[in-house]
Amino acid sequence: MGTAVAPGATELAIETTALTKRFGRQRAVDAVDLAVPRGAVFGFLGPNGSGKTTTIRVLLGLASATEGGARVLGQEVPRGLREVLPRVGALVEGPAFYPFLSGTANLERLDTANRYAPSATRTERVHRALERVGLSHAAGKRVRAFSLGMKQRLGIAGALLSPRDLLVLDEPTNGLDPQGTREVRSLVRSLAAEGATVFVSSHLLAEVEQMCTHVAVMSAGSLVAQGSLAELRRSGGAARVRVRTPDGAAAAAELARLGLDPEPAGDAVLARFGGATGDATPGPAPETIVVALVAAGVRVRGFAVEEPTLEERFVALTGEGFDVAQ
Ligand SMILES: Nc1ncnc2c1ncn2[C@@H]1O[C@H](COP(=O)(O)OP(=O)(O)OP(=O)(O)O)[C@@H](O)[C@H]1O
Repeated sequence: MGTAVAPGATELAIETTALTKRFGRQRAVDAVDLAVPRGAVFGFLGPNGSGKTTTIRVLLGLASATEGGARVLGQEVPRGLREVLPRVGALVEGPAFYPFLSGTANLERLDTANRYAPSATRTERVHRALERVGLSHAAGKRVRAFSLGMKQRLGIAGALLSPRDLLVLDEPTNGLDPQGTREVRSLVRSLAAEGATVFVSSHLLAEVEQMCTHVAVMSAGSLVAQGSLAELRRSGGAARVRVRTPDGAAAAAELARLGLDPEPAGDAVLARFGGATGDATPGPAPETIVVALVAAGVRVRGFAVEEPTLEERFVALTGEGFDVAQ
């Protein structure tokens, strides 16, 4: 049936059309149009409660949409799920394990439940998955003795038991220490390098920025931005210059004369390229600005051109701050 989709549609690993999920009167997911290109590491970003988990649950058939549609690996959801789920590895809302069984025994049970997984190669598969997430040393321990981070990694190992075209990871670094976070990040990158599409939700902007090629931003159930990281950075408005100087007033006057829009910032003066509205009018080149400042007698201690950060961009879009701490 995979060939029944239009060729263009298969370029997307996940596609939703006006996807809506209501709980009573609340629109947890409101007319969301997601387009996740194949091969992307796609960060699904948004503050707590913005609708990420609900979207993921609908994509995996764990909840039904109120309106709108979704396709996963070219198949309509939920109709095509039976066919598509063996190709999808998922980690959603802290996986459930048997606490009195070891990590290895838990993964073996999971693998047994997959009717496409040959039993002859089970031990090897489980061993490799544990190795992949750095849990080999703890494989024999009972899961009740695992830390939250270890359970999280065991969940990812479960998603990796079979080769997958798509991995859906809901907040995979929740509860991980910095070392565990780094490991998951590099794991995600290596999975993508092997050709899988990775769809990963997070409320941590810094994390998404470090491991993703694409981002979608949710705010109160709506998708407020979507695209490659490079595209989103470009749409972030004008860059600015930061001039560190003891001659703030003179610097501001000269920057204003050049058509920039200076504002004092401690021992520096900031000025946006393209004027106060951040429009596309090209401003003077940075080197022209330095020459003009020096010619005007401004003592320049430091000069930097700063791109708007993604955080500034997303805070502007969602009206909320992101937790950027690791
Ligand atoms: N089963 C449910 N019944 C009622 N309301 C729900 C249900 N599941 C989610 N919601 C509500 O839908 C909204 C979106 O929740 P969701 O879990 O999708 O957000 P999220 O972005 O994943 O947040 P988090 O990072 O906290 O998991 C929230 O207001 C939540 O309370």
